[in-house]
Amino acid sequence: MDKHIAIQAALLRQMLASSKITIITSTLLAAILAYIQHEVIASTAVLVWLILIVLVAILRAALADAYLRSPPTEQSSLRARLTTFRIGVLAIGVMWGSAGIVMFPPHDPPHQMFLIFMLAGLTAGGVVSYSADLFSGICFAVAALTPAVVRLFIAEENLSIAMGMAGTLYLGFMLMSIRHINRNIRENIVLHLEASEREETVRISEERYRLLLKHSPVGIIHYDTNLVITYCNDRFASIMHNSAERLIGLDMKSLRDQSVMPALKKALEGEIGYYEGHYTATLSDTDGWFAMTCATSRDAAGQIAGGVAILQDVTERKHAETALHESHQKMYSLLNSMAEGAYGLDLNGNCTFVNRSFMRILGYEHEDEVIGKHIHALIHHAHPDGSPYPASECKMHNAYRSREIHVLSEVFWHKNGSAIPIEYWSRPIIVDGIVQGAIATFLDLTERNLAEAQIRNLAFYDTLTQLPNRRLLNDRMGQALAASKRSGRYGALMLLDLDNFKPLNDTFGHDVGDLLLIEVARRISGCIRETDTVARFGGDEYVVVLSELDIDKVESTRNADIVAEKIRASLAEPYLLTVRQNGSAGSTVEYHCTASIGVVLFNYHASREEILKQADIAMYRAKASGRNRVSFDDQST
Ligand SMILES: Nc1nc2c(ncn2[C@@H]2O[C@H](COP(=O)(O)OP(=O)(O)OP(=O)(O)O)[C@@H](O)[C@H]2O)c(=O)[nH]1
Repeated sequence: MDKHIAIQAALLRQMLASSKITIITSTLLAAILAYIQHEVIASTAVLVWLILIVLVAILRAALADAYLRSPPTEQSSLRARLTTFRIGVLAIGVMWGSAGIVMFPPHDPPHQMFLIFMLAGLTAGGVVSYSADLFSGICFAVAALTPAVVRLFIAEENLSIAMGMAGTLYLGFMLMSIRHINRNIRENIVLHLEASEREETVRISEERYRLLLKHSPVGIIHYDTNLVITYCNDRFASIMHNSAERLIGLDMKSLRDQSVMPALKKALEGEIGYYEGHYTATLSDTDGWFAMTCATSRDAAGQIAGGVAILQDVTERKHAETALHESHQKMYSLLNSMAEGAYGLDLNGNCTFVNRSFMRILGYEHEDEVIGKHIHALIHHAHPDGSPYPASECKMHNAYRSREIHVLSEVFWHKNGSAIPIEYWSRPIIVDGIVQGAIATFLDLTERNLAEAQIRNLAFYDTLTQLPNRRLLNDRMGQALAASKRSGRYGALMLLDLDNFKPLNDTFGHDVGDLLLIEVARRISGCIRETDTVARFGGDEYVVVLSELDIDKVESTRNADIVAEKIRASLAEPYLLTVRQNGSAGSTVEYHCTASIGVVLFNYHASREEILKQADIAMYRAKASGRNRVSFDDQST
């Protein structure tokens, strides 16, 4: 309802509230007037007048009753009611006005005066009752008084004219009074409405705050300057496992746990107080972690009247934080105790964390050198051969787009620029179904590769001379036979056995013998092509395989002979060997040693066993012929 309508409604309500008394009084006055005037006025006229007055009074009373029972809420119905009311007022005014004519006894001043007195009194009462509505007030006063005043003027008697003039003045005064009273009533109503509005606003606001406090998820208390609780909401009571009734009035100076006291007092000094920590309640067995903020509460004069404390039970959060911290610590320990390097990357490929093995393997000292950096550009930017390795092609960099990556043979680049062979795995990090990045782990394969190489070496190479051993020789012979089959060229196999090697061992020991065996290997290797093979067959025996000699057997024999002679001559050169005894500085001894060489030519028709057997026979023939010789297999020549 807008303000204007509210004022109208209030005015109407006010007039109708007093209408019962007005109607009764007016009816009683009408009866008295009728009784007095019937002595000088025809009874029928008096009776008719009185009946009409009573009828109008009944109608008005019924209307007032209906209004008060169901006050209108809409503007249109309010206006209709006001109009009806005004008609009622006008009707009663007219009825009383008619008395000025019907009940007016000519030439009877006492009854005239009585009539005027009644009408004046009635008009004064009407002014009080109807001034709330200017229109009703004026209508009633004018309608009730005017006919009598006019009748007085036309009576043509001095007293009547004087009374007419007095009546006119009285009417004028009444009209001014109506206007004045109306203004006052309106102002009062406006003030009253405004006060009601303010009260309603305050009430709504208070209700809102009351609900907020009641249903607040945080505990709230108000305390006075003596640290006595004056208010607490339900949540506070529930946090403290207590009732508001028991808590209100509690003197907090007597609290068992005084840890919150500094924060509470701070608010009484006009500052904000904070407390976060463990707390044990006094009136219950509440025990937990709390966060509290205290603020100053002031009275209307701005003086400190107490404090307001807002309390949150953070026990669960604290436990969760502790659990999270412990879990982080465990994860941190686990990460850092892993032999594998590990790191995380975000969706942009930037590093989010690294573990200690990452730093150790790739030569970094501080995490800051890596975290936040584009990890692919930092450690994975090139292939083992040094050619660029774009991030767009990197499976690991794109791990968050796939499920899990496992790559066996790539390299990561050490801080010093060297390539580290690695085997790596990477998996996407998925939180609530959304990929957040990836986590990668990798193994440094340097040592494993080295160990594998050593195992390979042990399996196929002689540990003393680093020449291929019998197993690898077998393989090389197979290759030579295959090559011979392809090309039709002959190959040759030489079996060398050192002459008089044993005395060297016997005289100077095996270490010196080893030196000679190593030197023999070096000299033989120096006499052959890279494509040829020299192997240590065992003890002081060596085998040389020459492949792809010639398609002509004679020419091949000649070539093999040249090489064999070259080797024989080379091995016959004196050996200068360092002899150390009992950790001494060592002396150099010169030793002469030769080799007997058996040579066999072969093509793809021969088997490996046969070739070796024939070479052995040829070698023994060379020994038998006096050593330091080259002897060809009979069928070869
Ligand atoms: N220092 C050293 N000696 C070895 C090694 N393997 C075998 N020998 C020795 O090499 C010698 C080979 O024996 P022989 O071929 O009979 O001795 P040799 O004096 O050369 O005799 P001839 O061949 O008949 O001239 C033995 O004394 C073995 O102990 C080795 O790895 N290191």
